[in-house]
Amino acid sequence: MIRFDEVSKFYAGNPRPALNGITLEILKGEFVFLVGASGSGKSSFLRLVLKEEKPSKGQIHVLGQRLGTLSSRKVPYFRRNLGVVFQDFRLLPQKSVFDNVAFTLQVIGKSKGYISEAVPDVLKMVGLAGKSARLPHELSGGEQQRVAIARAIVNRPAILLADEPTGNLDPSTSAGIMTLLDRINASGTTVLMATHDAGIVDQMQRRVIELSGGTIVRDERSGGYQTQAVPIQQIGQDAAQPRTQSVQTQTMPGPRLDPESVERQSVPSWGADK
Ligand SMILES: Nc1ncnc2c1ncn2[C@@H]1O[C@H](COP(=O)(O)OP(=O)(O)OP(=O)(O)O)[C@@H](O)[C@H]1O
Repeated sequence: MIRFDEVSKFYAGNPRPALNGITLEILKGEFVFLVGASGSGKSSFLRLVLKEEKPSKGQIHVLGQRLGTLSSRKVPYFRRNLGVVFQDFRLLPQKSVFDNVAFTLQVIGKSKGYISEAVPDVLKMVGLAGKSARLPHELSGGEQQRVAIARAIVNRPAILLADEPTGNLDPSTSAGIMTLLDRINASGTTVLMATHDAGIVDQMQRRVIELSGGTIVRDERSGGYQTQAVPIQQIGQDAAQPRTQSVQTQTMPGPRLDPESVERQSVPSWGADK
């Protein structure tokens, strides 16, 4: 679904690579956390998947397409298969909740009839059925992020990319957003989420890819935010040569994922036939 082969990314004026020799594959239906310190390359990774940036070296395949050979004319069509959610929501402030979500479909030429069915469906799914006439500033942060998620999935993308989607939210609101992303993933959408939120990663126990200085330092099928190898003080003759030992992740009490925090209902099979 997403494949990087020896991908490096250099930005102009920066001699250090943002990404350095990345090789990995993300399969259909996976939920993957991308973690790492600020500047480790997470957003660059997501921008390459979206073809917002080109790799300096290596090949990227997304949904069976080799991005290097995708003409700029075809990029908008390619991106219809990808939903994107950002930390700062990026809603259109003058448009209602309904119109923010409908806008995505209008841009790609969907009919009024289609829009009038699809938008209420997706707003119901994200738990905002009664708020379609509100403006973004009349919503809480968590509700605004739900609108952004509704907008990202209304066209049923095969892949949902989320860049710090809980970065502006308190722990319990974040937990509601994660419940929603989990449900979207359970319905078949591949989810790739960059985050600094240790509590969420520790609680979800999904695949974790950790970047450091643009390289992958960890890729665990199911893990927490950190697997630390810490120096331990040795007793006796080895004391001058500290060794390392894996220790259990020190899990902060994370937010609880509350299954009741979003409306329960049948979820359409987002991207299942892509
Ligand atoms: N447009 C750019 N021009 C030059 N350098 C850039 C550009 N974008 C990112 N970088 C550099 O590339 C490296 C990786 O940045 P990136 O934004 O991918 O990291 P990140 O892990 O997403 O960080 P954060 O967690 O703070 O969002 C950093 O050293 C950054 O300064």
